[in-house]
Amino acid sequence: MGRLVVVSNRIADPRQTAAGGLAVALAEVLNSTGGMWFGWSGKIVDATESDDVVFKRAGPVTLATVDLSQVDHDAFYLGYSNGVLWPVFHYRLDLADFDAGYITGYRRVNQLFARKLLPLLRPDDILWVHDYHLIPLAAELRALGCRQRIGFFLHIPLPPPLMLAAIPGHDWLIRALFAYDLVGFQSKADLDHFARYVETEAHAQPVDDGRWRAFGRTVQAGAFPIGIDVQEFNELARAPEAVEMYERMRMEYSRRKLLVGVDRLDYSKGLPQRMRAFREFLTKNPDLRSSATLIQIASPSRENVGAYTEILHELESLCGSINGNFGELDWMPVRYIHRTVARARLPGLYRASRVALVTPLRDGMNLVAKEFLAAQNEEDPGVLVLSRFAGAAEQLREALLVNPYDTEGTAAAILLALQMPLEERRNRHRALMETIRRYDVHWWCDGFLVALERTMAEEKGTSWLRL
Ligand SMILES: O=P(O)(O)OC[C@H]1O[C@H](O[C@H]2O[C@H](CO)[C@@H](O)[C@H](O)[C@H]2O)[C@H](O)[C@@H](O)[C@@H]1O
Ligand SMILES: O=c1ccn([C@@H]2O[C@H](COP(=O)(O)OP(=O)(O)O)[C@@H](O)[C@H]2O)c(=O)[nH]1
Repeated sequence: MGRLVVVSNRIADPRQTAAGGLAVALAEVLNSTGGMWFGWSGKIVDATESDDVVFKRAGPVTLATVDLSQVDHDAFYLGYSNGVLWPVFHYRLDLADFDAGYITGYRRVNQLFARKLLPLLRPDDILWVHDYHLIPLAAELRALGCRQRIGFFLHIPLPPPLMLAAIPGHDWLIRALFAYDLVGFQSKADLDHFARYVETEAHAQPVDDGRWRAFGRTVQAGAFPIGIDVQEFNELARAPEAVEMYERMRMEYSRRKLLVGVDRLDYSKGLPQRMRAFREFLTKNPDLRSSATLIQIASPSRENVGAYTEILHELESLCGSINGNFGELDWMPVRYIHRTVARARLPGLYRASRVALVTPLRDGMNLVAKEFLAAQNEEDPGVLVLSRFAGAAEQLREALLVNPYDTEGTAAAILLALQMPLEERRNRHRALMETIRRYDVHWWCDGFLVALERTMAEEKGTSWLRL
């Protein structure tokens, strides 16, 4: 196989830890395969400054980055990616801002990426493009003559056809997917939505298992649920930073059971709904009140997008009122931390917790759910309360699955989790560990790349689609 070239908006030094599941997973993949990682530098510069690619060596990986101008960043990242695609793909049509100017910036940045990346490519490179920021990238590369095989993986959910159809230009977006050789989704539900969309809206013909023909191109589509590197995470859990965190938490909460939530502060993560469910649990179970504390880490995210400021205020107000109404002089029910916690410390926090609350309203996968399981002591494991609307729920059937919109139901699951007998906790944890070990990040990466290689062999000589 040729060199692997990964392209994503957000990139990170693979030798360091990053917040956000995509950067964490790709760092793990590239650390084992080597290759090049191309993306945005994270810098916003004056439009007149040079837009040269900057290279940096990070172990076996070459990081190649470009800066963005303020105008491009605002329209591409804040505007179209996070003001249109993110809300709609997470089923939040009410939060979408369909400003017509955004799509121009989105397209401009995809064209810039294509222009800067093409000269860096070798003939036998394999390109793997990630996420909703870069849907049209393959089409832009093809327009410039790129013939390498290109795969695309969507880290967020794909909504049902009628919801997708609310996006002005939705047909353009889906057409752009046909410039890839392989398109991967997180779950069977997402894949099913793709199949229904292309059949009904694009009149695509199913060629055979998983292949679709439309716009003069055949594309392979499949579900490849992303996993974690369980071994790497175990090592992280044994390292001094995590051990120190674990011991501090055990000491501080020796008389109490800990519940933990770790999320980017995003409306898709269902944080206000989670707080309401916890408040309901406290109301319904006065005798258990001071025996449990919820630590909620809410890592700051996309603070320049309006909907994110609103969710911050709502969450702060809920945490304040829960503590005000239920707190005692020597006990506060919620510890809310609006900061990113270094990933190296998280295993210690997970291990010290009896329950993890992973209750998004919609989520592509949710790696925190898998990390929590991997960090547990298998002799005395904690319990995962998991939203049925997280991609992870398709795989993690032995978790306590909840509907996060159902406040009473989620509160009842919190009680069940806190009181679950040791035997049942062990049985559930054992089964869940089998799943996350089998379907780990290497299974995800190998499965996708093998499928990508196969499709290309059948597709030589096809005419390339233009947007
Ligand atoms: O880059 P940001 O705007 O700061 O956001 C961070 C990342 O959030 C999203 O992560 C998704 O990917 C995870 C791994 O596959 C998945 O578990 C999770 O459910 C998704 O929400 C986003 O898709 C990334 O592009 C962002 O970098
Ligand atoms: O304060 C934080 C919050 C999150 N994370 C990491 O960020 C990733 C979040 O990924 P997930 O798939 O759960 O959600 P996303 O943020 O990508 O939507 C996980 O690896 C977390 O360990 C972290 O290191 N520190």
